[in-house]
Amino acid sequence: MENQYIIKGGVPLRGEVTIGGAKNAALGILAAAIMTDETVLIDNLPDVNDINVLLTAIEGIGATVNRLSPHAVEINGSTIGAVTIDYDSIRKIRASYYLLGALLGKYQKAKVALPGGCEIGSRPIDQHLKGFRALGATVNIEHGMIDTFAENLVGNHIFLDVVSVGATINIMLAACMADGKTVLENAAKEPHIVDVANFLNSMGANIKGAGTDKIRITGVSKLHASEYSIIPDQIEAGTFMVAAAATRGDVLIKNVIPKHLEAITGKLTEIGALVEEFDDAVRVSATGRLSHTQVKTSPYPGFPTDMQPQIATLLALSEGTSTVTESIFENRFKYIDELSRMGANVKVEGNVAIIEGVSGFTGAAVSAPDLRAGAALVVAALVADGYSTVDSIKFIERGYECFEHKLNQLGARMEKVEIDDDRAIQKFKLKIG
Ligand SMILES: CC(=O)N[C@H]1[C@@H](OP(=O)(O)OP(=O)(O)OC[C@H]2O[C@@H](n3ccc(=O)[nH]c3=O)[C@H](O)[C@@H]2O)O[C@H](CO)[C@@H](O)[C@@H]1O
Ligand SMILES: C=C(OP(=O)(O)O)C(=O)O
Repeated sequence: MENQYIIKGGVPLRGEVTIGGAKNAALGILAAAIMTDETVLIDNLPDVNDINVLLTAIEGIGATVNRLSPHAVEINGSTIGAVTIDYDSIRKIRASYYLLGALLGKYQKAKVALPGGCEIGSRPIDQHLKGFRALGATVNIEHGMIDTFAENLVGNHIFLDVVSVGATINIMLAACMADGKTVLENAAKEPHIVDVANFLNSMGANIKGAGTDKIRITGVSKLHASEYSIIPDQIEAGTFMVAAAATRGDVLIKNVIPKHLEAITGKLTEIGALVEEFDDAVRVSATGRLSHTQVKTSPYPGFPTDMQPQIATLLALSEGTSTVTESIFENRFKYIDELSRMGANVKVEGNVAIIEGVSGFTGAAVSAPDLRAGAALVVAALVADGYSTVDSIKFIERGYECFEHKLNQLGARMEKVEIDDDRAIQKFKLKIG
């Protein structure tokens, strides 16, 4: 049975919220964890659907997965008996492609279904495959499966034609046990790339320069046990920052690395929100109407595409004309029609959303087209006058842990109910008044 959120908007969010581990770092780290035959302990794991799907796939090829708690897991890759991962087990997630790099690096062979994930653009993986081939692997795509194998992986000089998070991590995975040195140029610099590299290094890999556009990897013959804690999720944090500003609230967002949030902090400050930075927390507050600005998504340290729908929603409530340019994924404005149904005034021309700010939204029934757009629609509903429902929350649950619980603790009025469960909706309305 599918679920939806019912939300009554109009309450400024206030209080404290603790951010979980980064989904997109965790996905790379879990794949990396199978590369040793010793036991790896991973902590600060987000308890979200993408992680659970990947862990099930890892278990499916025979690795021993011991979930110590919702946020900690032990993995032992010595029991792996297969290198094939079919479509059914990973079709819901994008990051299944990291199992290609990890299995190829460890066993010199892997067969993994082409990835799923959010439909936000065409999402080719040519740069991943170019990297594998440069390391000496043969890669064939047949019947929806990527089949790759090598006699021997050998380090090489690889220049990415496109700055790609996924290709950067995948090539690091495949190269860290290859013979000799790999130099990866035009690499992505996102915090989760540094986190995956740090984790691999904690297992004995030799990776230098992660976080810059030139990563040097010297292959090692074996990786070993490690205990590792994943960095905080920059996008979950950014989403709460935007929600605090949009509802004109005051929220202390704890367990973050403020440096990773600079692009978001910069834009919020520019439009008139107050952002205070602490060692491992940020406090966001806003009073009165915020003002317009221009946002263009770009690879880190630029403004993250995974925050584009949330910031656009905030700008749709801010004074004046704003523009939001999406330069990473061509199909990431699907939520605009839904936002318009709540009263937003936005026109999309190519990859630019032209936003005429309105003074408020009205509650409506909307549907999440993808993960971050879904989160943005929840933010819109938190601001809107009256009741909203947000459907297709399976997308939101891919990446946000206990979203309704965390928001309710900040004063939101929100519940997860079965779709079309009119009695539950009536009960919620009676409770809220
Ligand atoms: C699981 C995960 O971590 N997902 C994130 C990852 O996705 P993902 O790793 O898929 O995104 P990439 O950084 O690879 O994509 C960036 C751009 O490069 C293009 N491209 C990518 C690979 C390739 O081989 N060829 C190619 O042309 C893509 O179409 C896109 O235009 O980074 C994106 C950009 O920050 C985020 O939105 C996603 O949340
Ligand atoms: C788009 C995202 O995820 P994926 O790349 O897994 O679809 C995201 O995390 O916002």
